[in-house]
Amino acid sequence: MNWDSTPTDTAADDGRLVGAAADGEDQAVEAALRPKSLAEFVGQERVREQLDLVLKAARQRGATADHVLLSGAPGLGKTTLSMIIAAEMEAPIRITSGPAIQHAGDLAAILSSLQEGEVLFLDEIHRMSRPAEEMLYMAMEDFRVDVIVGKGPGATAIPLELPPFTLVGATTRAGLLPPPLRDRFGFTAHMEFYAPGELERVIHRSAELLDVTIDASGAAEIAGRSRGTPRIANRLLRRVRDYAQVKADGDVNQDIAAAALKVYEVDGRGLDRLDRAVLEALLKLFGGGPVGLSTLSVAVGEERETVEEVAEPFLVREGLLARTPRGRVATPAAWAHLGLTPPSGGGPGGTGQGDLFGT
Ligand SMILES: Nc1ncnc2c1ncn2[C@@H]1O[C@H](COP(=O)(O)OP(=O)(O)OP(=O)(O)O)[C@@H](O)[C@H]1O
Repeated sequence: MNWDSTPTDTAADDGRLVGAAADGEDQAVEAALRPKSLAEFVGQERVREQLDLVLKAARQRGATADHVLLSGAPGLGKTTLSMIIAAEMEAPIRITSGPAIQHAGDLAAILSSLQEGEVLFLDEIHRMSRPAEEMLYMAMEDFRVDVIVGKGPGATAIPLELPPFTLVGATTRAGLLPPPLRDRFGFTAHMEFYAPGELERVIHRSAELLDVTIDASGAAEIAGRSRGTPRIANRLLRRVRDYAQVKADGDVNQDIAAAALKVYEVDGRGLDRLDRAVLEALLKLFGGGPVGLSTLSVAVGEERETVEEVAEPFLVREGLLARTPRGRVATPAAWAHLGLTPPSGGGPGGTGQGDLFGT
């Protein structure tokens, strides 16, 4: 395997225990926890079945597999799947990311050094520069690039033949990809958040690899707080393991997992301190809203972007908060989750407090 650069994430939630982006410790441990084959890859049944067909058919034909686009939130297994594709095709893999390719020349250098059948994993493909993207169109379709030599009127294009390769592109936002790029992928897979039962299987598998004894109730407790994301499940497992080792006999059960995650302020639904601060402000200070984002951010003492990009997406996904044209509104589930009673006759819009600073 060949890493051209470390894949980066745009997520601003680095350093959070429930953040979906990989931190330094994750990167060190993840290699050991990654499933190595499609059979070992937990969940995503449809994607697995479809990809299995694509790869088997290519192998039977003795051909290089079609280009694959993987879309989905961070931490759902896109990098892992790209490595599995290479392993199943018995091909080497080269890993790079969109932000690392700012010039067409950067891409030309990578493409021209690929071996026949090699898998090129391009993480955050939506963040590649435009000229590099245009070079990629031709490379994907014709296995050829035009390298421009010189500048201005004297510039000449030198065609360069490439060996057939498989591009695996990963993006958190398939909608941001220009259609000509999207259309050049032979197979597109959208990765969904994992169901609790699937995360339990991920946790049991990782616990075995980490030599941690965990029972079904302990795995279920961690799974319920992992926000549908294997990376978070693995990270919480490691923190629970620390707690079990220091405070008990090292084995993990429901009580140990719950006590450990209480220390780390990750609640039963996977909300952390920031998520809860936002909800509490919305409920306790603004009667459940609607309230503007700026007002809410001032109330919790955080930047607008932090509330909007780090806390809100999960709260919205969980059905705890709604973004409306009049401002942020708590749902009945939010009141229930914090054990609070909505103001009588209130509900959304109870206080009618608007946003002093605009939304
Ligand atoms: N289906 C799965 N079964 C078991 N483990 C998984 C699965 N999906 C992901 N994981 C584990 O979760 C961690 C994160 O996965 P991975 O790095 O592939 O996510 P990603 O989608 O590429 O994230 P990013 O977008 O941040 O690059 C890895 O340790 C991996 O082993």
